[in-house]
Amino acid sequence: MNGQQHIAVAIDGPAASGKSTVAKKLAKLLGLNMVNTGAMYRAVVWGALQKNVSPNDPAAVVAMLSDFDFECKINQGSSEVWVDGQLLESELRSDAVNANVSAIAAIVEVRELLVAKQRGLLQYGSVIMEGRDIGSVVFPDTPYKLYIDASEEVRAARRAADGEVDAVGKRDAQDSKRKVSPLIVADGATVIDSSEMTLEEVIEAAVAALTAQGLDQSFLDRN
Ligand SMILES: Nc1ncnc2c1ncn2[C@@H]1O[C@H](COP(=O)(O)OP(=O)(O)O)[C@@H](O)[C@H]1O
Ligand SMILES: Nc1ccn([C@@H]2O[C@H](COP(=O)(O)OP(=O)(O)O)[C@@H](O)[C@H]2O)c(=O)n1
Repeated sequence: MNGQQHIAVAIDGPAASGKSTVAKKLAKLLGLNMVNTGAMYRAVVWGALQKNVSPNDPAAVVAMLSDFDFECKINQGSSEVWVDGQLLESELRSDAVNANVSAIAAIVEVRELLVAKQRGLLQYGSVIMEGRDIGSVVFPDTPYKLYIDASEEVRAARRAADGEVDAVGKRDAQDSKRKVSPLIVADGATVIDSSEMTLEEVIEAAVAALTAQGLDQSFLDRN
């Protein structure tokens, strides 16, 4: 439990595998705060594009960070990201953000800033946090780790059904090949391949995996 009384449940996996949908349902079921870390990387891209800073120019992005007005808070059980005093929601899912987020997420200084903020959110209560490096880097010591997967075809179809232009295969390749915090199955994580599963089946498998990992029955008894 990272030496603290609050627990962290880590969910990692590639784009559109179902991480945020599963995390939201589990957060309700287990009474945990839900944190979407992808939104934090997306917010840095949004901020850069607003300021005409190229996400592909690491030196310019790092310079921007020195006075970047960025906040991540928990509101009613879910994480919110604010840049320059503005709450960001649908802005984070634009085609321009989708196309540039993997480049910004490969910058070490961006990751250091965001990982520190992610760890800090544990002070407000137990969390279920989803992203790419939660079980491997953010909370490597938590016993509660899931890796939600699905075939590239299924994931591309899910994203298209959401009406988004998003090259999931390209983004995954970039996220898996980068030198810093690449997408991997963290030590101790249980892999759930959701390609052929309904959401209900994924939730059932996730609860079974967390129970096997030792999740306290009191979390499961809450609802
Ligand atoms: N097991 C599943 N079966 C069918 N559709 C799913 C399943 N899991 C997620 N989805 C759908 O796929 C889309 C992408 O899921 P999302 O949770 O946003 O993925 P991620 O957070 O991994 O990018 C959403 O429209 C979601 O409703
Ligand atoms: N913990 C995380 C979360 C996201 N990311 C980056 O942020 C991008 C967007 O993440 P996301 O979770 O919003 O993406 P989707 O899975 O929703 O498509 C990813 O493609 C990664 O490049 C990361 O590097 N580390």
